[in-house]
Amino acid sequence: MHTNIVTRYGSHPDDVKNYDTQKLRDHFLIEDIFQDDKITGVYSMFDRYIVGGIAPVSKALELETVEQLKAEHFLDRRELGIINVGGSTKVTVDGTDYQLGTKEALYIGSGAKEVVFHPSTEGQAYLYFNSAPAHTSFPTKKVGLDDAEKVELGSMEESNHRVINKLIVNSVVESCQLQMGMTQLKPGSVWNTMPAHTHDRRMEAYFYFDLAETAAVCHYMGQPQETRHIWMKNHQAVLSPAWSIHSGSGTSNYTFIWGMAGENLDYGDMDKVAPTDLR
Ligand SMILES: O=C[C@H](O)[C@@H](O)CC(=O)C(=O)O
Ligand SMILES: [Zn+2]
Repeated sequence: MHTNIVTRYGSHPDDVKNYDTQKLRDHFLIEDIFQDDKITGVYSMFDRYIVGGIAPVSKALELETVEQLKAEHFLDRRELGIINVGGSTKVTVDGTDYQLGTKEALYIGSGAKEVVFHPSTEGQAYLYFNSAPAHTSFPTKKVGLDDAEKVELGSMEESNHRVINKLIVNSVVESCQLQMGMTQLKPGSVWNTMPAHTHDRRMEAYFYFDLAETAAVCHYMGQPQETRHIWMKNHQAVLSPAWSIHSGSGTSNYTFIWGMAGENLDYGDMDKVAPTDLR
């Protein structure tokens, strides 16, 4: 077995008010997402979302089923979204090869049986993945950055100038619940998702990358009038329950991947919070 997926239960916002730094990190932060020749991650009880990393170095890694699923194959009742944050690599789905360059995505529909992740021929392959329960099977599809629906938001003056690349969204690829994309901050801009928002219909997970060794992102979570923060480094992910804002400010610019699942596939379904209303 090269796969290790650990279970995390949901948290009530009234309970989270009493979490200290370590407890907050234990429940929401995912620190070591890429481990050599391993598939690791978290099975969250927030919408049964799985967040993880795949790091093939010396051998190809097959997507194994895990105990939590009680299914013969990982994707028997699930869909999978992958974004490559490392060197170019190849993913084989039931015998078909998909070449994934850096920052390219692959959607794999439920029912796929044999999924194999290959090492990169030009560096290290780091495949970040999210998975959600699926009620039907949609076709597997590669989504490059050119295929993304792009939205430019913010401004240099507000330190939040960024481009949102919607990769796995219903205008680009059919999915049951899963939505994923990648937001790139312009040099000099440090704030993501400000003004912040919640969306009670969906949970979300963020994964920060393109950060220098010495840089950090302060990630904000919690109910809008009861916020907390988690200091994060490169290649770390964080869970955001439906009741929580999810926003960050970095010591430099960075890129991050967002992924969501829940009640609808409406990216714009957000309840925005004015910065002056946050507590
Ligand atoms: O629900 C949507 C997600 O939180 C992100 O797409 C927000 C984001 O990338 C940003 O504003 O920078
Ligand atoms: Zn959101």
